[in-house]
Amino acid sequence: MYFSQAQMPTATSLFSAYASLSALAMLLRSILHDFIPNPIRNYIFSLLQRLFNHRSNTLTLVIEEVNSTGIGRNQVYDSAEVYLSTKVITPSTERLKISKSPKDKSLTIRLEKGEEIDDLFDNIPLRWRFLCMEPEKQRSSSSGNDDDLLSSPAPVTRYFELTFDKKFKDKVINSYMPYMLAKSKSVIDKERTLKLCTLGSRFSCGNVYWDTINLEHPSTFETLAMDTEAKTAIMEDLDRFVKRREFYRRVGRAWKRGYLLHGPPGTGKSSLIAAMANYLRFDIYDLQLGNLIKDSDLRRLLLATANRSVLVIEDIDCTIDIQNRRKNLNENGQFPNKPPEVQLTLSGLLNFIDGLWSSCGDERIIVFTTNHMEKLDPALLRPGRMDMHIHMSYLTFQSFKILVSNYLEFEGQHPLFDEIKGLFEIVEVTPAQVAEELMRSEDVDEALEGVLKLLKTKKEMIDNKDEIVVLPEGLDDGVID
Ligand SMILES: Nc1ncnc2c1ncn2[C@@H]1O[C@H](COP(=O)(O)OP(=O)(O)OP(=O)(O)O)[C@@H](O)[C@H]1O
Ligand SMILES: [Mg+2]
Repeated sequence: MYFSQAQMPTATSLFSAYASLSALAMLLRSILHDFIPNPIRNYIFSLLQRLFNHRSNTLTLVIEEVNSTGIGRNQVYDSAEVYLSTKVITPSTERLKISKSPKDKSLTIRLEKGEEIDDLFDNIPLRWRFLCMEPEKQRSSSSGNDDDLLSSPAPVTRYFELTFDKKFKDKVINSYMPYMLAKSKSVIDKERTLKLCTLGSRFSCGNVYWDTINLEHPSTFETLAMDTEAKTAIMEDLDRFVKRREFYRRVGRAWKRGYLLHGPPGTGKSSLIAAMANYLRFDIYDLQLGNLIKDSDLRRLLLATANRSVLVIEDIDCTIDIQNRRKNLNENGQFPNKPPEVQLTLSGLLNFIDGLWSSCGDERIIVFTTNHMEKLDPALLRPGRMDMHIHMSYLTFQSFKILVSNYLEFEGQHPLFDEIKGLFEIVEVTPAQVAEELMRSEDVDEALEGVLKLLKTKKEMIDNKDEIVVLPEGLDDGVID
């Protein structure tokens, strides 16, 4: 937004000018001292003084690694480190530190001691400098007492200096700093490996806990074959949600959003969840209700979920017989077909999700999926329960072209498209079925032939079904369904 490589030399040259000026001033001073008579020398000194005063128009912010209490890290320092790593390749940079831990996805690049970086924000030139104060220097700069040397060595003090013209103080503190913090947060979010948390169990001691692995699902909104308008609507809804911290606070609502995804198997419900998590950079908690017995377990697990996460409950209609449970209660108020210790209820789940749990955290997304909307407990469909109902439908020709582009890297027109388009209007086929066909060959013609064959077979099945005569009751029908 504010930075461009083309503008960088302006900041650099400004600071270089300061540096050359002060070096020149020093040189002139020593020449004057040796060769020029006193009155003239004084006059020239005062001129130089004014030049120096000009340099003192700069203000330097010192950003230490530890915060001012001496305990805990300074968030501004950590953010600056990340922020500057996005800017390191400038003509003046000579040394960089580079590292990577096994868990990191990419290389970490940091400034080396003494290195400087120039930045430009809204036409304000800024200079960053990374410095380390070694223990010996700290000691010699303190009392100089020998006793100090015997005490435990002081840790290295690392800090950044941010220098700019004093007149921009307010703008740098109120605009540049928040900008830098936000920018580094987005870099951290992008680099962070997402987590998929599933239920693990230690049944021997009766505990259920979250098991965590890296989420490496490649699904994104780009790869998702679905109606473009629906896709845009979901992305906009997510964008609005993450931006509305203040809104949720103002209206006194928990900062959460619920989505109900419904549609036949293989239409991309799970893929959409992964795409949402990848888009927002949120972790996923996959709550398999079938593995839970008690509401108390559920509460414990939900309280152990982190902010900025997606809580997923797949196949809410059948993961556990929690809906219509009241109907199944016997006269003693117990579940006749369930072990007596099973105490999980849909209302327990919904009340907890809507109430206390969601108000304990920030930026929570809850997603329920089902293949059978009609089987859902009305409590789930009640207005206000789930904020958005998303129907994942059979493939349309428009969405098919997204799959073709993803799987075959083919964007143009194809002679088979007309026939395929016609068939999409008649038959119902899931993205998963078509994706499987497209994976069979890298050759565009061959893969599309496969899809055409699949669609024709589906059409034949419909045609044959239409021809089936349902015989009157009592007669052996032999009808194929
Ligand atoms: N809309 C889609 N866009 C792109 N790929 C899709 C889509 N739908 C399904 N697929 C492909 O089919 C596979 C299965 O899809 P997915 O698991 O997302 O379906 P689902 O709706 O969750 O099915 P189920 O109801 O059985 O859980 C995915 O791995 C993906 O490769
Ligand atoms: Mg699924």
